[in-house]
Amino acid sequence: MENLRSAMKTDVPHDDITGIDTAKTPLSVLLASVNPNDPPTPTHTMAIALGSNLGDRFANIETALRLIEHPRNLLVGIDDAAAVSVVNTSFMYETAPMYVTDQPRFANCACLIETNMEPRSLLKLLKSIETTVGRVPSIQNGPRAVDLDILLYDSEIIDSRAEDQRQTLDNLANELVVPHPCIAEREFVLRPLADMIPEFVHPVHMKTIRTLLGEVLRQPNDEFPMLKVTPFADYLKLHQLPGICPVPSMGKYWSMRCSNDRPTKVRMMGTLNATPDSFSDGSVNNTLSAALSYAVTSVRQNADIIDIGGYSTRPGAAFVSSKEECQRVVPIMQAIRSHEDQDVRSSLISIDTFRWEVAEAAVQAGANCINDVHSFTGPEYPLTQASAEHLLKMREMAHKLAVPVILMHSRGDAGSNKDYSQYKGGAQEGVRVELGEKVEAVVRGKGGVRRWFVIVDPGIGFSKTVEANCALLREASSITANTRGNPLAGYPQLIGTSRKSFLGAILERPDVDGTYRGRKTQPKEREWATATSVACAVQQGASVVRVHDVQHMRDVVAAASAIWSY
Ligand SMILES: Nc1ncnc2c1ncn2[C@@H]1O[C@H](COP(=O)(O)OP(=O)(O)OP(=O)(O)O)[C@@H](O)[C@H]1O
Ligand SMILES: Nc1nc2c(c(=O)[nH]1)N=C(CO)CN2
Repeated sequence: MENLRSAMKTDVPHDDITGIDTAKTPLSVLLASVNPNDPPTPTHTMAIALGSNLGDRFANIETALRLIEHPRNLLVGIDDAAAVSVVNTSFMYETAPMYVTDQPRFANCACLIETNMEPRSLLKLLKSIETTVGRVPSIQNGPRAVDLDILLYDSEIIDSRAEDQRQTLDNLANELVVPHPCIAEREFVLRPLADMIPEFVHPVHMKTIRTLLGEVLRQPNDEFPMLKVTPFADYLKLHQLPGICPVPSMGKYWSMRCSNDRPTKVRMMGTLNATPDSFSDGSVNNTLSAALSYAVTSVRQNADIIDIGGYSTRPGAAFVSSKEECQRVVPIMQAIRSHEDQDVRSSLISIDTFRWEVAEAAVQAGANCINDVHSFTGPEYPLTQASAEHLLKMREMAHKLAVPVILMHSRGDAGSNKDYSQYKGGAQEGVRVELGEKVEAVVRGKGGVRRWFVIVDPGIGFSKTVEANCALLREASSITANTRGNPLAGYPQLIGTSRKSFLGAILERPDVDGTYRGRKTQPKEREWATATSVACAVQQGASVVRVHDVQHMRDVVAAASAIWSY
C-alpha cells in the first residue's frame, strides 16, 4: 500500500520531505550543499485538518501551526525527544459551515507533519493547542476558534473504540479514529488534502484523494462555494502567546473561485517607486510628500494594494545599500500608516525588495506583503551557493513573519551579457520549471512558507525576449493550470506589464505594409499599450495586475472583467 511519504512525491519528484534533491536541478543541489544539517527524518507522516470560524480565523490557524511546531511548550512531561515538523501546507479556503449551517463561515486548510510522536500523544497535543488558541466547549459541530483533526497517520487504520461501538459516530469523545471518519464527505478537507497528496490512497476507502474529491464534487450542492483565499498580515495588530513568535492579525484577504481558479475580483496593485532612478516615474516620487500623494491618490482611485520599492530593477540601475533602501521605504510606510484618512491608513501595502532585512523592516513598519522579483534567490544568475543561502534566509524571514509573498520569475538582475533566448520547451515551460522549483523550495520542508501565502508572477519583461513576453502573456493561465506535475498549479497569479520596454519595442515596430514606421516612446507614453496587456491578463485569469496609472487601468480591469464575466 502506498504510504503518505511516497504520496508526497507523486506530483513533483522529491527524495525527501524537505523538498530538496532527487531531480538534481541546480537549485536543489545548491540547497543541499548549504543546508546539510537537516535533522534525521522522524518516522511518521501525519495529515492534520485545521478549521476556524471565530475571531481572527487565519491568525488562529497560524497560531495553532506554530504551537504544533513547538510541542514541548504545551505538554508537560512529554518525551524530551518529541519532534514535530510541519513539512507541507495546502492552500487556505473559506467554506460554508457544514452540518450546523447557522454559524459564520470557516477558514479551512490542512498540513502534513513529520513526527516521532505516537497518535495518542499527538491527539493530546492537538486538544491542548485548541484550548490555548481559545476554543471553548460548544455544541457539536458548532463555532470554534480552532479545530484540529487528525486525518491520516501514515497508512495506519486506528480505532480505539470497543468493537460494538463502531457503528455510529456518536461515541467519539476521547477516542481516536484514524483515518478521520468524515474525510470522504468533506470538500473542506479533501480539497486541502488534494493540494498536497492527490494520489494518496485512502487506506479504508481504497481510493485516491483526487477520486474522493471528484465524488464529493459530483453531488448537488447549493451552498456558498468554497473559495481559495490569500490572507494579509497586519503587523500593527499582533497576537502574542508565550513561547512562539507574535502572529499578525489577518483580517483582510483576497479570494479565488475553486471551480475555475479565477479571482472573485481582479485586484489592482499601484506601483510606487521610491527611487531617484526609477524607469517609469523618474524622481517624481522621490520625496516623502510626493510618495504619500501617489499613495493617497491610488487608494482613492481604488487600488487594492500599493507596492513600494526603494531599489530599481531597471537595467543598469545604480547599486543601493540595504540601509539606503530601508531609508527610502520605511518612512513612506510610516507616513501611510499614520495618515489622517482611515482608508489610506488601512490600505494594503507591499514591499518590493529581494533583501530579507529590508522586507522585515518594512513589514514591522506596516507593509502587509513582500514582493520579490528574484523569488528569494537574490540577484545572481546563474544560481550560486550564495543564491541558495539567500533563499534560506528569505524563507526563514517569511516563515517567521507569516506574510504573503509574491514570487516572480527572473534570471537574476537585469545585467548585460545575459542570454534570454534559451527556455527549454518554450517560455511557459521554462517559467513553470524555473519558478516552480523555487516555489517548491520555499513552500516544502520544515520551516517552509505556508502555501496560502504564495502568489506567483511569470515576470513579464524580466529575462525574456519580446516574443517570449507576448507568448507568456497570451497563455498566462497555463502557468498555473491544474495539470498533473505542474508545480505552480492553483497558485494565484500576479501579472505586471505596465509601461514595460517590451511594449516600447512593439510600438517601435513598423506595421506590416510599412505605412506606419513605428515610434520611440517614453514609459508614460505606453499607457494604451499597457491597457491592452492588462485586458489580456484579466482574460487569462490573473488575480492581480500591477499598474502605474490606477485610475485608467481601473476602467480597463472593470471592462475586461465584465467581458470575461467575472
Ligand atoms: N482523528 C481524530 N481527530 C481528532 N479527534 C478525534 C479523532 N478521532 C476521534 N476523535 C475524538 O473526537 C472528539 C471530538 O472532537 P471535536 O470536538 O474536535 O469534534 P468536532 O470538531 O466537533 O468534529 P469533527 O472531529 O468531526 O470535526 C475528541 O474527543 C477526540 O477524542
Ligand atoms: N465548512 C466547515 N464546516 C464545518 C467544519 C469546518 O471546519 N468547516 N467543522 C465542523 C466540525 O468540526 C463542522 N462544520
